[in-house]
Amino acid sequence: MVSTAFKPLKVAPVPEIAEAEGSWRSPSQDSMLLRKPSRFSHVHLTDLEAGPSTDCTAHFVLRGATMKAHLTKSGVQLTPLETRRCWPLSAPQPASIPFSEILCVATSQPAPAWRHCRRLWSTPTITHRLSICTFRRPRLHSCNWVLHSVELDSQDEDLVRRWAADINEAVGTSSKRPRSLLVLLNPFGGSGRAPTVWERDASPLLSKAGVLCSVTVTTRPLDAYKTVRDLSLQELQTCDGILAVGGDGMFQEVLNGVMAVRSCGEADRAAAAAKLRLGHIPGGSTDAVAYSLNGTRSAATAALHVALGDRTPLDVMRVDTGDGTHRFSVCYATYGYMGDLLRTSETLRWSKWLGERRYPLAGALTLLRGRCYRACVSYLPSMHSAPKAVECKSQCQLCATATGVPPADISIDSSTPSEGEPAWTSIEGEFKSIMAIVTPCRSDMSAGGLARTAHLNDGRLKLVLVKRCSVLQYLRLLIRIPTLGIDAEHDLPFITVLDVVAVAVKPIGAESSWNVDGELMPSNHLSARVHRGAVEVFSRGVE
Ligand SMILES: Nc1ncnc2c1ncn2[C@@H]1O[C@H](COP(=O)(O)OP(=O)(O)OP(=O)(O)O)[C@@H](O)[C@H]1O
Repeated sequence: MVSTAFKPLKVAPVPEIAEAEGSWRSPSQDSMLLRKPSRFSHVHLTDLEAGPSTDCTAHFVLRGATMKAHLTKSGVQLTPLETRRCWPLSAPQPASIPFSEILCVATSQPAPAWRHCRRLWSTPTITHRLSICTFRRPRLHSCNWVLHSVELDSQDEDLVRRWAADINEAVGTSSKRPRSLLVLLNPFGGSGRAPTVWERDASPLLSKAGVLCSVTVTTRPLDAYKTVRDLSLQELQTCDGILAVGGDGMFQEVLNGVMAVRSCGEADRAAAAAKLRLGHIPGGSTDAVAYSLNGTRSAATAALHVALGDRTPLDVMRVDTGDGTHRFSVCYATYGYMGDLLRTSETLRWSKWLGERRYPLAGALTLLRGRCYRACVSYLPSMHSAPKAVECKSQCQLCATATGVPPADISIDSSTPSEGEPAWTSIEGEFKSIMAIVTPCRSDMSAGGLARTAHLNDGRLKLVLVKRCSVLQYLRLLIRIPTLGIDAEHDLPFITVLDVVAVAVKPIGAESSWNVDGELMPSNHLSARVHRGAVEVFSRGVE
């Protein structure tokens, strides 16, 4: 079973983003860039990358105001030449549009309404428009990107064409953008809303960016898993990534399919699968994966991350159960309360009229039952705990510098601790709940996440042990989850939160059930281990 084909992931930072963010220059720097003769055409990316930007400055009209536009090596800078207010619109502000945030550019010939009036006394001038398709970050919820077009007008058709070609070339030569994707769509995801979400919010954006999508609609459970697992070498080599459209269940199926290829023993297929990036277009009833990756459940934002070619490594937890099977997860594995809740809600499934209401009902019944389970919990502590409770954000320093965790190139099938790792520690006792959480697990119920200080790529699991407590005490904990999460510093003595890399749980006596990403496990003897940055996803983390 040990995979020899598993290739270490090259966890590349995103230099273009860093460059883009710091790309705004002061006016003095701009004037230095203007020293060369005005010759902005034929700007090749090689020129742009080689030190100072080529001199490419032009004047355009944006919403009635004249703007000086400058093409630098990392994007387009716009500086208003006049500050007059063009009522009812506010005056355009200086702006910098990095190439890494440009979806595409297009040219057109708009027909402004005023042209008809002008015709009364003069021949109308034809305006040519350069539309730069990018996105805006709304002030109140900056993760929730909104598609936005910056429209620059000029009467010089040639100028508009050349700028469009130059920007397209700079954008198109970015190797990180996907060209072709395999899309797996669950037609029943989110009570049937997944197909609409795909057609309305995601697919148009990807076609705008010129990404070829081959869509497969699943017909039954595990269809997505099998489709990915059975991809041929040629199919794996010709696609740049796989998108799951639906809920978390769909993403986990795609993830498990990719992992199955990576440990199939065929070196070429495994190597091709290790290069694939995964994406989640949220269209399910819970979309914790997309929410944790992008900080929003917006499918358009998720599609923008895909189209722009964002990438971030993501920790994956391998869960081995006592019956010899295993699965991979990027969310959580829980035993006790959440296992009982899921089992109860499954038994309530027969009553169709309850629908989604069966979850809160099952939650209330499980809480009132107040059961605790004896178990022996063994864990392998992380060598260094996180310095303090910090949330995982875009370009997270903690993820970049995480130490004392297994490196990304460990075999995905290895579950024995490596040399130099700390020793296993065991605790035996009665637990109300045991949880191993990989990523923050954000959702509508808890926007900050179930585990707020869990990270996308720090190689650690949050092990939460809730010891025997009263129903009221447990209720107090449940009430805190939406606002504080489960791993906040707290005054609840019955909760212990540990940073670990592996955990094994052996039930003693009466048993609950393991709930891994909303699915019941066939065996209650379970071990889990995190694999740091084992897959790459289309995301740049929560901004
Ligand atoms: N065509 C299909 N018919 C029935 N089940 C499917 C189909 N395609 C996928 N599934 C299964 O449905 C499960 C749930 O799907 P998904 O996560 O996309 O939606 P969801 O609305 O979030 O679901 P839920 O909240 O009920 O888990 C997946 O784990 C998958 O196995």
